[in-house]
Amino acid sequence: MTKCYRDGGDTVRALDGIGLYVEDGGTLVLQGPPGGGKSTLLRILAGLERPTRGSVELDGTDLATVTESRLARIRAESIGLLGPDAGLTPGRTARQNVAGALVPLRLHPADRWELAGDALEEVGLSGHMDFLPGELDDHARRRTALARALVKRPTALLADRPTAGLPAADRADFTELLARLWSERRLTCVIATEDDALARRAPRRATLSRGTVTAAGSGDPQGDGADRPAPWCASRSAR
Ligand SMILES: Nc1ncnc2c1ncn2[C@@H]1O[C@H](COP(=O)(O)OP(=O)(O)OP(=O)(O)O)[C@@H](O)[C@H]1O
Repeated sequence: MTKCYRDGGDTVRALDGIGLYVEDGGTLVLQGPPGGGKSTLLRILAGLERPTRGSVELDGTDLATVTESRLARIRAESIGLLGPDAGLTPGRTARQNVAGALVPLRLHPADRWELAGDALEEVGLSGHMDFLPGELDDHARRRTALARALVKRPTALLADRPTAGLPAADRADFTELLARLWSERRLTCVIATEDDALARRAPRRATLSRGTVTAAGSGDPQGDGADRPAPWCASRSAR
């Protein structure tokens, strides 16, 4: 898959012929230098942008070619998004913020409320459901955003720098939470991060540089398997 942008008279190849496969329940961490293409890849996987060439299949549907209305539906139902800042609505409690993600799914308000409570409990915030974002610390706000991303039980969770800017102890806690979700709940995740401790926990990781995958392997703590060719990855540079 390739993604080009026009920059004045120039063409920027943000992604240059990459191929990646994430199995159901798998987790892939993307690392690499600034400008390597991580955010572009996440935006395309999220259906926020389309590739210039190639396909992006989610559960057999090609996000590159579906209609806009179907794409909007897939985003609302099947994709959980998590950014580097929580992005919560200020005047609404944690529970209202999480329940809001279920509005497009047309559930009964009582069901939305109950599911939002369950999701907040799952991220350890059962005692903070009625707090406004401004009354929560950054770590609690990120966990609320995680609950909001997960409450609809998405097919995939896509996270861009989810631990960026957190103090070390909170970063470690948030990493534990994510690792628990992908191992116990078999959540399918693609995560872009500069956080090596988080990357090392992931079953698979790939390095994106200048729009190509320059290394791919397992992310176990010993680094065993890292930087070796991986069957789930194909890139111009790896061919
Ligand atoms: N909308 C855009 N218009 C023009 N160029 C863009 C656009 N979005 C991204 N790019 C370019 O595409 C390349 C990849 O950018 P991208 O943000 O995906 O990298 P990244 O690995 O996420 O970097 P960072 O960690 O700095 O966010 C860069 O050269 C960037 O300048």
